[in-house]
Amino acid sequence: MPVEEFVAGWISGALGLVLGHPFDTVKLLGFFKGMSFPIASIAVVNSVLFGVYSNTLLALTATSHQEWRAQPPSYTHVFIAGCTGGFVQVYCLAPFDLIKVRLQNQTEPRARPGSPPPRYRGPVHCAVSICQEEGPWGLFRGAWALTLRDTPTMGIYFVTYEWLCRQSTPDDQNPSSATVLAAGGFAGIVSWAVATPLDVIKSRMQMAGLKHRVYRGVLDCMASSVRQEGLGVFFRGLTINSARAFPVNAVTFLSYEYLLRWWG
Ligand SMILES: CN(C)C(=N)NCCC[C@H](N)C(=O)O
Repeated sequence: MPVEEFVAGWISGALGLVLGHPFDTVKLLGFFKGMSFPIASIAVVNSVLFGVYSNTLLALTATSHQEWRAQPPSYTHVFIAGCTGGFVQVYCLAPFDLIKVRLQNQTEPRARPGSPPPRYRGPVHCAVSICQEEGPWGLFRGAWALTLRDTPTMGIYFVTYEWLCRQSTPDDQNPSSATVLAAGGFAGIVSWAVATPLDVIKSRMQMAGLKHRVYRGVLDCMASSVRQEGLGVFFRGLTINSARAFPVNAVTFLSYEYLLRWWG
């Protein structure tokens, strides 16, 4: 199994993360003060995503990434490989994402003077507390909603990227840097536009039992959120997700493509 895609995915995920840092700081306040936790989590998750995607495409088409420009894989194969990468990365992402959402949702009381100390003191304390209070499986709360969010979304992400690259590149040639940047950025925006409704639901399910009510499942969470807040609830965070998605994914794809070309 070629491993360079995993390494390129890790490095490109870390570079995208540095660019996304100001947006994540706005979104998450204290969570991303340091870089070590996000690098240990998001870059690793990106490595799994790109590594599984490339190796699935290799298994489906029997061609390696060096041959993809001369013998481009079909969009169906790209979609299946993207969905597979999305599905596998969910089970690495789920605990990190849960910790992120729990920490993000406890930032409000801290802003008020005289308010009680935060429930979780940081990412490690949060992980240990969840394990103690909810059992180790508690770390996977909301993983089903995350699976529904990321499996098709990652298929769409890679198909959008490939389609945009092929539209602006002559056959047999590698896309230019400008094309890779634009295609990566738009793939990020399209994927977040599709993912945002389920992202809202996923976050509510991860908070279930703490701040929000406990839901009977994804459909119950959707129905009760729409009943209480209207359809607009599905588009919460869409603007900031899209503004963050362009630079992060432009740089992620540019560094991924160039690392793989450089390694031959
Ligand atoms: C849930 N969605 C929409 C995605 N994961 N989309 C793919 C982009 C992944 C990238 N690491 C990012 O954070 O934008």
